[in-house]
Amino acid sequence: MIRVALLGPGTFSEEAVRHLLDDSGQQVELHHYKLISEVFLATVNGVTDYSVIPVENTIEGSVSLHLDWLVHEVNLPIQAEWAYRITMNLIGFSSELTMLPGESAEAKLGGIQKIASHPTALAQCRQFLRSVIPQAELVETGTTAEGAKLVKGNGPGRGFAAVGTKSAAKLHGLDILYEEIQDHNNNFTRFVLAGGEPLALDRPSERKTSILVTLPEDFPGALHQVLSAFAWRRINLSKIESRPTKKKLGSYYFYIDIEAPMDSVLLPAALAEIEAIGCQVRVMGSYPNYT
Ligand SMILES: O=C(O)C(=O)C[C@]1(C(=O)O)C=C[C@@H](O)C=C1
Repeated sequence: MIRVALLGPGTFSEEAVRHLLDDSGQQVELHHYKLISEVFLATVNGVTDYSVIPVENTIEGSVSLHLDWLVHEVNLPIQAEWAYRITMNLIGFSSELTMLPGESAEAKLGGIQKIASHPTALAQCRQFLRSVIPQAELVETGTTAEGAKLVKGNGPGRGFAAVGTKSAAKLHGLDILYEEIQDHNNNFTRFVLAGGEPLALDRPSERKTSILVTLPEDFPGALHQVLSAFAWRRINLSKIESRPTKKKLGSYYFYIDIEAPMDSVLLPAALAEIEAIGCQVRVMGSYPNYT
């Protein structure tokens, strides 16, 4: 039995973890939380074995708050990664839509005054919300499912809707007012499973390694040297992002995703070379990327 902490219930995190683990043959116990800090702490405190963390979205890029927690607040290695397609739905009370004959589905949304959801979810539908429901005030919630719960709690007749999953609509007895409202069809969120033990699933995967590199101060060309340590070994990088170290203004570390396992011959040599020029290297995990 594996115990998994996640944002939920009725969230995209829940859909994503079910997509990864439901047919895996593993016995899974889901522990739902409202805040990402609670998700991390459940695993840190041994209440769960793993935390499910959304880390990056096609439209919005990195989820900085979540990455920062992984880096600064906890020391949980990444044990798996996968991408899950996100389709956003406008959910609420269909009884509120003005059903004028001949009017378009969009026009019927004219009575909506407030829309609640997770900020990343609202951002993924920015163009739709601005063009179709420009009058609505956006209300940020801890998860998309919390938005749905808020709408349900307010009751019909208040012009309140949420952006979220179909499962949240079902969970809270709401209707789906409009499907597929994300601004781009190719909308994926990358999730990681962080926890103490490696987790091997019987499905196709490629190995990846994520590292944090802090450059030495006053070393011109240090980043160039870091990148060349990978380049001449022909090791592919799939992401490099700078984030503040939080120690000093202007001080940054680099978060680098590498398309190679830690136990390959070349990668440890590249990391040793980077350390030799005075960089600090922390391995965030070497893990399967499930397709
Ligand atoms: O609120 C949810 O449904 C979540 O699972 C969180 C989250 C995120 O933090 O990115 C997950 C996937 C989507 O990108 C939108 C929201």
